[in-house]
Amino acid sequence: MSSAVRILDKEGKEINSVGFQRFGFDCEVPLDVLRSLYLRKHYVKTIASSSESVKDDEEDSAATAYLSKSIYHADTQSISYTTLSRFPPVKLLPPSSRKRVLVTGGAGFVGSHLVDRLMVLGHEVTVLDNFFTGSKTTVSHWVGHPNFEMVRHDVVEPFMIECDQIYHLACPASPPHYQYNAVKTIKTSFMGTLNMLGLAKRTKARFLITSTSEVYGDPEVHPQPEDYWGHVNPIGPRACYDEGKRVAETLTYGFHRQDGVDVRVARIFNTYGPRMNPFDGRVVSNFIVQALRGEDMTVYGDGKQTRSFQYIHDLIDGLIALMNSDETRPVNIGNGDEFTIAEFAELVRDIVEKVQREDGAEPKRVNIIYKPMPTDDPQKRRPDTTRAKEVLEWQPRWTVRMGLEEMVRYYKAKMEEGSI
Ligand SMILES: O=c1ccn([C@@H]2O[C@H](COP(=O)(O)OP(=O)(O)O[C@H]3OC[C@@H](O)[C@H](O)[C@H]3O)[C@@H](O)[C@H]2O)c(=O)[nH]1
Repeated sequence: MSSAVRILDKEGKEINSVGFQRFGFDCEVPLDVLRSLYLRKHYVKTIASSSESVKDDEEDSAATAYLSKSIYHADTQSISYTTLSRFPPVKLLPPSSRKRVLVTGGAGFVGSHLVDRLMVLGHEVTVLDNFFTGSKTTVSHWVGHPNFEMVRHDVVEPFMIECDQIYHLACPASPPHYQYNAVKTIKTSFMGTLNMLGLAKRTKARFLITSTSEVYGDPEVHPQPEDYWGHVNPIGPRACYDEGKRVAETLTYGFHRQDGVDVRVARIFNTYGPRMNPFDGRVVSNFIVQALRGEDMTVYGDGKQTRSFQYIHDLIDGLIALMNSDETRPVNIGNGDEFTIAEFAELVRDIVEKVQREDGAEPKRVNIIYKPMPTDDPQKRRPDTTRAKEVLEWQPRWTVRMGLEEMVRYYKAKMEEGSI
């Protein structure tokens, strides 16, 4: 994506960097640095015939010099991976401000963006992931870096390490994925959180769990503040996730009260952005992929149910602010811009057409079709973010439109190179 594309925030101001200095922790990073990690081409070079030789470093521009290279051989449809030549630059921090951070689920969509930010900021990061829904390619640009370690591990089993902060993200999060094996999902939420809290207790690390807006179930209060207890069907198909996260929160406060573990609880509302698995069945990825392919866009139910969508960088800002704050109560992290799913389908279709036109193609208008509503699908959802504003001085900056444009460009580039 060209850096000429300007991103404007909700007040019309240009966004050049994400993050901020807060609670003594500086998490500001230029947007272009992050973009170079997720909008880079997966295949740096494509050679038409395997007999052609590939010239190496002298061909590299400054922007791609430190990126991993994969050479795509179109004739044999094969790909050769080479090792990294140089890593993206990271801040040089004195040991007193360098943190040892464990990120469970660090190879997932949210985890990988958190890892990018923490790495660029100069911290030492260990990723734990079982790669059930995460993928090694999301963080492969850091493999081999002295500040980085990736461990294939399932949090259902105990894990020991010395660390200062634990971001506990590990759990499938898309409805088709978490319902695929309901018992495993609830086991991950319960035992995974128990193991990580045990680790936090032993190491005295600060522990942040990413909980979810799904703890509010199909809410009877709108928008949802943190002190709303929720309306969850304990035996429905979504219960493995909703109740799993609810018991994970209960465990977290149990360790906090009983053992003095220093805890943070983020309740994340619907989030989207680059690296979201295009096949995970969620509405944003489904709609964009369908529109880009010229297929029908599938709205479930009558499309009157609502969701409020936040862009990934806003979420990462919120998670880092919460981790470094003193707030131990749950905090909603989400964007209040609420859409019906039918409206959202039209918005995504418009944006896909706009991007196609900007790239010189004549878009084909796709149809919006209606499919049955999944069981227990919440009818409405919007975060009340008063607490985040008061205690973290955090509010989302990205408009849904700006974030969607960037995500459409990301999926479009991936499709063109054949990696999705
Ligand atoms: O192709 C689709 C996919 C989904 N939908 C609808 O769009 C809405 C949003 O669905 P998603 O699957 O993206 O996400 P949901 O809001 O149902 O669940 C999410 O909630 C918050 C997070 O914690 C979780 O990541 C996830 O469980 C739902 O009403 C769903 O029925 C469609 O209309 N069409």
